[in-house]
Parts: sequence; structure tokens; C-alpha cells
Amino acid sequence: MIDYTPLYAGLQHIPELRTWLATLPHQIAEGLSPARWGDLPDWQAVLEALPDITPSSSEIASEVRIGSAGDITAEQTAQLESQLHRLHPWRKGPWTVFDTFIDTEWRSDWKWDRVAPHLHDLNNRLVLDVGCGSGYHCWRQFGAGARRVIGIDPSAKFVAQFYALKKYLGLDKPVDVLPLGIEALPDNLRAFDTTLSMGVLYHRRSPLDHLRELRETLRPGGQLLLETLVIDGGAGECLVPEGRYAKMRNVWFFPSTATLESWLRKVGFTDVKTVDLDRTTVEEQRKTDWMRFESLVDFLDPEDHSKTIEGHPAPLRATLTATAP
Ligand SMILES: Nc1ncnc2c1ncn2[C@@H]1O[C@H](C[S@+](CC[C@H]([NH3+])C(=O)[O-])CC(=O)[O-])[C@@H](O)[C@H]1O
Repeated sequence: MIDYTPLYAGLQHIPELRTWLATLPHQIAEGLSPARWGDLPDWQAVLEALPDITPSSSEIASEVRIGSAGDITAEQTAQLESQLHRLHPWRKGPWTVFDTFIDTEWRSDWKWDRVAPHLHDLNNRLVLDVGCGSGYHCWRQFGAGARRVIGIDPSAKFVAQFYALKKYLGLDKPVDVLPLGIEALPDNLRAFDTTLSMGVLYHRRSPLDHLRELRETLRPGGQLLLETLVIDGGAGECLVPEGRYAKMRNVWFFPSTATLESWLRKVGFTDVKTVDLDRTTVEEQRKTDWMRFESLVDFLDPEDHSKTIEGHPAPLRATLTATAP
């Protein structure tokens, strides 16, 4: 469905990643297997039916904007929109694609504006984005100068969304999204200059193992940027909801920032800092034409937005940075 040969050719030139090539094609085939994803043939059909259009120019540094309205006919716009809608729900963005604005559930650009000032200069860096979804932030990382960006996400639909848009952003660009979870990465890669894990830790049953796996992706001195849901509270405090949190089932640990900082130090990171704290608003995460399911407003107590519908503290997201040993 997706041609990863340019990625494989690129990885040949990165000694720390070259050995991964022995297993990676097989892992990708498994991650995109129709046995696992029954709708995969539909997504493949979308990728094949997208109209061929060459954008006059694109922007990825300040936003993601592909081409302009003048590059496309009305008929092609209709074709493009109907195909992209078949990849619903579009969660992370927004994306301007010629004459079409993909108004995603999340204003991922707002998150980028919060985290980007805390990243070491990405110029010429090798970057890993763990749990990157459809790769919105991968493009922004590349726009900030990264030499290559690898995003990983186990959801094949998000991978299909990424390659639908990469068709127009440039199939030759060293930015890829692989259909893998972090547990699929080889141990002790020690390859990346910068690793980001945003919105993933609370989905991991063993958060300290997640932090250790993140550490192992980084070269000594490399930077981790970790963003996750936290609670207000002191050292040692952590919420482990017995049932759902904001209607999400697969959630485990919501530490205080002091607890999270201590976990990072415990697995060997240094220079651990909490650099941002932000309460998610219903303006940042909401239902749109491109994401028609429930969204944050439906996950909060209708009488009191400081609580989730289950009575837990409403989503508070912390960004931390740390250096790998
Ligand atoms: N084991 C795993 N390994 C890697 N990814 C995983 C795993 N399990 C789930 N995911 C993926 O992690 C992503 C979490 S969303 C954050 C997106 C982006 N980072 C954002 O910050 O906007 C959460 C949010 O909405 O904040 C999803 O795309 C999952 O498929």
C-alpha cells in the first residue's frame, strides 16, 4: 500500500539504524496487515484514487499548507475531499490542502506552539515522534530543520492519512510514519537526537518501561520531550483510574509533575524539567465536519468543566524535557 523503499535507502546511511533494516520490512508488513485492519483495502483504494496534482508551493514551517486554490479544479477538489473524507476521523491537524481545509478534532498547531520553544534547535537532527498519529507534528519538526523525521503509530488508518497528504507534500521528503508501536523498536537503538512522546504515556500500562524505552531510542545527550496528562499534586501522587477517564478505556497512570520528574530521573534522565502546563479547552479539542464522533465537551461533566464525566480532574497536560545519559 505504501512504498517504503525511499525510507529503507535513507536508513542505509544511518549506522545506528541500518541493522533495523533486517526486521523493519517484516514489521511494517505486519503493521499494515489486512488481517489486523479489515478496512485496509478501503484506505488503499483512497490512496490510489487521490487526484494527481502538483502543488505550486507548500508551507510547513509556520503551518501545514499544501499548494493553493489556483492549483486545482473544482472537479479535482470534489474528488480530493470525497476521498479524504473516507479516511474519517481526522484527529490531528489542521491541514490546508489546496482549496480544502481539514478542520481536525485537535488544534495540534496550538500544541506545537507550546512545545516547540522547549526543543533544542532541530536543525540537522534525527527525530523520532512516538505516537505521532497522522504525522502533523512530524511535518512541523521537518519544517523546523530536522534532517530526517520518523514517526511511529500503531494505527494503520493514521498512517494512511499521513501518506495521503505526503503524496502532495513530497514523497521524496525524509519524513515517514511507520505502523508500529514503541515496543516494536529494537532495544538500545541510541540513534535519535530528539525523541518526542506526546499523548502516549497514559496509554501505557507500565509508564517506567515507556520512559526506559524512550531513553533507549536516544543517543547520549539527546533530548526527550514528553507530553502527557497529569494531575495537580505533590511528589509521589498519581491517579490510576479504576474505570474510564474522559470515556477512554485504555488509560493507566496520571502522575503529578513532581512524580513524573522523579520517574524520569529514576530511569536515568538528567536535566529533567517541567516546561509547560496546560488545561485542554473545548476550543482545542472539538467535533468538526472531519471528526464527527464525540469530543472533549462530551467527556466533561456538563455542570462543571473542571471535572471529567466520571468525576476525575479534567485533562491537564504537562510538557517535560530531559537529557538522555
Ligand atoms: N504503544 C504505542 N506506541 C506508539 N504509539 C501509540 C501506542 N499506543 C497508542 N499510540 C498512539 O498514540 C497516539 C496518542 S494521541 C497523540 C497524538 C500526537 N502525538 C499528539 O500529541 O497530538 C493522544 C492524544 O489525543 O493526545 C495515538 O495516535 C495512538 O495510536
